[in-house]
This record gives sequence, structure tokens and C-alpha cells, in this order.
Amino acid sequence: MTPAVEFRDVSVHFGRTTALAGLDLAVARGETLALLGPSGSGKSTALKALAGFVRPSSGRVFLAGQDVTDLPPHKRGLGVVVQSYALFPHMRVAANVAFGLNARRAPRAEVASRVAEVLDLVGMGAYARRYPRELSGGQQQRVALARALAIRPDVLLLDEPLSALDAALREDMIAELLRLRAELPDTTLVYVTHDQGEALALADRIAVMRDSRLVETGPCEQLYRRPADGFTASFLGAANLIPVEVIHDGTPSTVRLGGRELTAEPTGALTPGQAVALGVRPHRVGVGAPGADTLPALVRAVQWRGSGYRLDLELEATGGTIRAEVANVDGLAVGAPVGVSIPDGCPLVGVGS
Ligand SMILES: Nc1ncnc2c1ncn2[C@@H]1O[C@H](COP(=O)(O)OP(=O)(O)OP(=O)(O)O)[C@@H](O)[C@H]1O
Repeated sequence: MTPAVEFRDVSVHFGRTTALAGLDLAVARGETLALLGPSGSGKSTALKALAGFVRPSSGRVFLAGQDVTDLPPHKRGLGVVVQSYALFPHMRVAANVAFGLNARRAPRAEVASRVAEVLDLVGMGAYARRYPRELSGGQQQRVALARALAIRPDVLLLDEPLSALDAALREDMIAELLRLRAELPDTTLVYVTHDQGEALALADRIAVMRDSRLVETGPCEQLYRRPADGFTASFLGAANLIPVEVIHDGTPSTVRLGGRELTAEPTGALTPGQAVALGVRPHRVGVGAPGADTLPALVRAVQWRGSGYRLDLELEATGGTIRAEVANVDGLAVGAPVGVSIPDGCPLVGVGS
């Protein structure tokens, strides 16, 4: 089926800065794709190239199979929501939401009913007569969402829509967006965020970006559980990347870590003897008394995080430091020797990429 959105080898340069390098990416109709990456990785540039706010230096952008690279933003029929709400301060909520419809010269009665409909959809039906300054940040963002939805876009672009909101409101808005998502099953969503929690909660698929490039893309659960790339593993879930040696390639594979053998899930081709990294999330690292079955380590730092403790542990086998999250530390202090256990079945990352 023709993708709703497609980037074909899209690059964007600003002077000598490469903001986006050779992006190839397709998004299916009705799919929610999160573009996830750290600050400056090129996510917003990709979204702007799609919206028509920046022109690709090379490559083409397609919407429903149509090459829109040369079309101005208002001819692309997209809904766009940005971080800063960008509502018109001198217009009431209803007029803000009606803006795109009026610009398209929609009949007055249709505008009125459509405005009421989308305000209800985002739970803001009672606020039509207010001015933006009379609304909270979360309410303003809902209005911005209603304004983007008013034109019934096939594709909705959201650029860090929750980043101006406080943590509690952000949680509410994620729930709200999920509800909205269920009501608009055919609308394609492209969601830019640097927050892995938001991406995992909202997206069907995540595209991980780093240094202007697409690193890896896949369904959320696959990227979280079996990331092929070390950057994905550490960015999505803060995995420790522990150097290990391949002993036996297969599914599962066997690797050696500090004289111990573990089974691990390969995410690419392996050869015995190869040095690779095991991706182990902090909550899967076991910490206890030193013993024959464990890897010797020293506690380098202890932080209380409310719900538990975060430990930095120096592994004797590698000399490197790994992070663990445990419920309690029972008197463990900095400098104490401990025994670390790593479960079988962690993914081998950075293989073949
Ligand atoms: N108009 C511009 N002129 C010059 N450089 C730019 C411009 N816009 C973006 N860049 C640069 O391009 C790179 C990618 O920027 P982009 O805004 O796409 O990143 P991002 O991943 O969206 O980051 P953030 O999460 O901080 O918004 C950065 O190095 C940025 O400084």
C-alpha cells in the first residue's frame, strides 16, 4: 500500500551544518511514528521538511504517493502542532480553531459545527469564548491540537507538543492523545520527541535519530527489547553496554563475560571470538553478596531515587562502570565489594551496524 508519508533520501543543509542526512523513511496510513533522539539530532528538521517549512537540499518528500517537495506548507493539507502552542493571542479559542477552515473559505455553518466538534474531541467544548491567556498551558495545547485537527488532516505532525507542560499535565495529555488516537484511526501521526517514555507510550513504531541520521527503526517493543544498535539500547531505556566475547553464535548465542558464560539474543550476524556489547538495563542487573556465581564488582556510587536506589558498580572483569537499580541496598556503601549477576537472554547490540 502507498505510504501516507515518505522521505526519500532527504538531506537538509544550513550553510555548512548538515541538519538531516539522507533520511529514508515511510509511515503507513493510520500509523503513529515517533521520531526520537537527543537535542540536535535532526528530528525537527525532518518534520519541517515534511511540513514544507524547510526545503530539502536534496531528496524528495511524498504524501500519499504525491511528490510534495515543491509545494508550500498550506497546500500540503497537514495538521501541525508545535511545542509553543502558537495560538493567536487576540483571537478567542473558537476563532483560533476556525482559522484554517476560514482560510480555506469553508461555509460558515460548516465552520461552526466543525469547531464545536473538534473542541469537544479535545475536551475543550466549554472554553470556546475564552482567550488563550485565560487558559492553562495544557488547555492551550489542547486548543492547538483542535486547530490542527479542524481541517481533518490525513497527517498530523506533532513537534514536542508536551515539552512545555509540567510532568503531571504531560501524563494527562499522553492519556488524552491515546484516546484521540483511538477516535481517529485513519489519521497518520508523526510525533517528534526526545522523551523515550512519550515515544513508547504513544507510538506504533519509533525511528531513532542521532547526529542528523536515522539510526534504527522498528516497533516500540522490538526496539526496547532487542535493539540492534548500541545507541538505541542506551537511549531507549538507558541500557548498560557491557563488552563481551562471542563463544557460540546462534539463537540464543553464548558469550563470555569475566570467565562466566551467558546466553544472549543476537540482533545481527556473529562470529565466535567477536567482541560485541551486551545491552543490560539497570533494573535487570542483580546485586548481592560476592559469591562463586557472581561477577566481582565495587560500589562506586549510591543514589537514593525515592522508589529505590541507583548504584554505579565497577566490574572487575571489564574495568568499566555499569548502572544498577535496586529496591534496597541494605547497608551497601561506596567502596563495598559486591557480586553482580547478569540475566541470560539480554540482547547483543551494535552488531552489524
Ligand atoms: N535554521 C537553522 N540554521 C542553522 N542550523 C540549524 C537550523 N535549524 C537546525 N539547525 C541545526 O541542525 C541540527 C539539527 O537540528 P534539529 O532542530 O532538527 O534537531 P532536533 O533533533 O529537533 O533538536 P531539538 O530536540 O533540540 O529540537 C542542529 O545541529 C541544529 O543546530
